[in-house]
Amino acid sequence: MAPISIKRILISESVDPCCKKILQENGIQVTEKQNMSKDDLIAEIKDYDGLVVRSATKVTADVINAAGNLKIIGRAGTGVDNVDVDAATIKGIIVMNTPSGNTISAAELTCTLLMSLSRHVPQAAMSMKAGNWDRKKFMGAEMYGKILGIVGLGRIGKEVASRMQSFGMKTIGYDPITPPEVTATWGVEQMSLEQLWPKCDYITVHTPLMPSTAGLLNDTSFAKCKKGVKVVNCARGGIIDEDALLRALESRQCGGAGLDVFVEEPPKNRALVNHPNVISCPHLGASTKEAQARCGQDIALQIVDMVMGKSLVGAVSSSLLLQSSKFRFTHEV
Ligand SMILES: NC(=O)c1ccc[n+]([C@@H]2O[C@H](COP(=O)([O-])OP(=O)(O)OC[C@H]3O[C@@H](n4cnc5c(N)ncnc54)[C@H](O)[C@@H]3O)[C@@H](O)[C@H]2O)c1
Ligand SMILES: O=C(O)[C@H](O)COP(=O)(O)O
Repeated sequence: MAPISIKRILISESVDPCCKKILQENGIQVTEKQNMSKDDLIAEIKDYDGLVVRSATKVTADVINAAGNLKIIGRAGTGVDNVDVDAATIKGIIVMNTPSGNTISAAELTCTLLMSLSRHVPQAAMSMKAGNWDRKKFMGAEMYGKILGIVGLGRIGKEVASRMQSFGMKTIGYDPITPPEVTATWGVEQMSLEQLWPKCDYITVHTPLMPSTAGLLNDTSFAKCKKGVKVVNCARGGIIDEDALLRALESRQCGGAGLDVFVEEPPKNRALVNHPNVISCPHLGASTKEAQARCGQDIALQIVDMVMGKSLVGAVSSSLLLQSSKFRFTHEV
């Protein structure tokens, strides 16, 4: 493709310093401004032809329409649900992400939450800090021999499967795109969601947030699950319906939830966060030194490639591609 001139980039979140360094070494002027309000961003964006974000910056149509010169939105991470890709596409702005940079970190946090749910580690640690020595209250259950349902068998789902198999879990799953013959080679038996819900001791979701995945676990699906099923959401808030989850926790249909992500971040739903069987993190899936270094480097190099006119592996060019994440990250523009 033809080279694209990028002179000034705004980094609106805490992105690894290597990103700024690489961009500057390639002649791009970089400004870092964090915690901007929507109005601040709208006022600021017109001065830039590139924007680098993580998940907290909401790149809405208002922001995109206010950006007279913007040519690229770089997401140093995986999910692009905080970017209005349709609005960007209409204006010819390229949206790109770095989907593999934080896969291992997100998978490791998912496994940490699964294991913490089985042994009540966060609750036991809080109890110890309060001066207690309560061995009965925190009776757990082995992961060994239990069934883990993985909804979304992409990069992270695959890594979660192999790690939890090493604890002796049986892994089953569902994905509308990844073929069952492929997941069979990872030791994951695929089935319909109707078949999957009643079988699982644990369920973890690893899909993007899209209209078809919002509320995937809801009152109806919880009712089909085993009583006491434990669930983890390290993907996006809203894939597990938060109100339905709270109802399921209160009725004990759900025995515990590990949540890294929320519909609103920070979450306003305090009843959910404060529930005794909920353990939660402030969206930490990608918050490791290694993941941040990879994502910061990848997004900077992808932008430099674009400036040099190289092909754009990693570009999201239309909402159609977003619907099918298999094609999202390998499309050449
Ligand atoms: N907590 C964090 O910090 C963190 C870190 C990285 C990624 N994420 C989230 O995790 C999500 C998954 O990341 P990934 O790298 O594995 O993405 P991926 O694209 O590799 O995998 C997603 C999978 O979901 C499948 N899918 C789509 N619709 C589905 C449906 N209705 N039911 C079941 N499966 C469906 C896709 O076919 C794909 O295989 C990202 O979209 C992102 O939102 C969160
Ligand atoms: O989609 C992602 O990459 C993760 O949710 C990480 O988001 P973050 O970069 O805001 O930590």
